[in-house]
Amino acid sequence: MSFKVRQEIATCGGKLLKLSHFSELIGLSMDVNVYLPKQYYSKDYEKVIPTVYYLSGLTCSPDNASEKAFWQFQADKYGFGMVFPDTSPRGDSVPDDPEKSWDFGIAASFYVNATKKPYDKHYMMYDYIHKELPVLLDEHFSESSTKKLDFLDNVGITGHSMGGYGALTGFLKNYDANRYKSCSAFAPIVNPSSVPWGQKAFKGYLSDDENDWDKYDPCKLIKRITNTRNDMILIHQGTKDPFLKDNLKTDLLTEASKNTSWEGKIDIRYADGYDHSYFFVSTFVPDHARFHAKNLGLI
Ligand SMILES: N[C@@H](CCC(=O)N[C@@H](CSC=O)C(=O)NCC(=O)O)C(=O)O
Repeated sequence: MSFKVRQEIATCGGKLLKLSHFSELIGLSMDVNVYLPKQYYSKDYEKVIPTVYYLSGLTCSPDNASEKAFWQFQADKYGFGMVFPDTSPRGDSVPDDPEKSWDFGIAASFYVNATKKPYDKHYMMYDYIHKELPVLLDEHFSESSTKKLDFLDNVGITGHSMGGYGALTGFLKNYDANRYKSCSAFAPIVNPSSVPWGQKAFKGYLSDDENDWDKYDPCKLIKRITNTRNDMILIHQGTKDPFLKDNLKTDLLTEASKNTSWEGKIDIRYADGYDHSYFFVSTFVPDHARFHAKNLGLI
């Protein structure tokens, strides 16, 4: 399986590759951005380079975070690569929101495997993000490079808003398999089953039966997945985020973690005066980069 390089951009000390590839699971071509840090281009650097997956929020393409989060400086500082996947399938054949709103459909997949028609044809984003894409990247970079990038084992996951929710869900659902060594989130939707964005998404992609939603809900997942490795999860949340009260409801995760193995293990830092934008995300990227670098054995 080959990736088409649409653009190769020198930035910071490394390169941002804008790639496209065919996804068997999605049934369409998908875009993904990959940042190769400066260590990748250094002939003296012999360590395997771990990667951090960044899942973006509603309305985003792989470019939003690539351009506005400033991860690249941090990736160079610690020596990890970054993967910025897309937020949904795209194209004329992809069903969108019948209400034409930005919180469902194209660029709003909620990173689930849709089971409801017509979304079940292309919206297989959970398996795409956590299974197909990492394997394809691993194959591609093993074939095309002598440097070893690790897309499969020593990897972290993070994300913003819908993507923060996607990171928490992916980390927890794959916890027993030790798939991700590190997880953080920026202003995540923590309890989608109880908020308008999540309810609309789950009704649309999954079913009207709320029991079907639990497997994609971080507040439900932490109750049934045991934190066997004494892991911490890092979360930043702006206090002036306009979505906090109705859709993010960060406190519900602390509440849900009580009397579970995650109690005291979810480090939620409320950032006074910050909103939901990439001004907020980029401010706290250095803290998250350090957190991932530590968990990935880079410091
Ligand atoms: N277009 C909307 C605002 C949508 C928005 O704020 N999207 C966020 C993620 S929200 C949760 O998933 C985002 O990351 N936007 C992209 C960006 O570059 O800022 C509106 O008009 O209100």
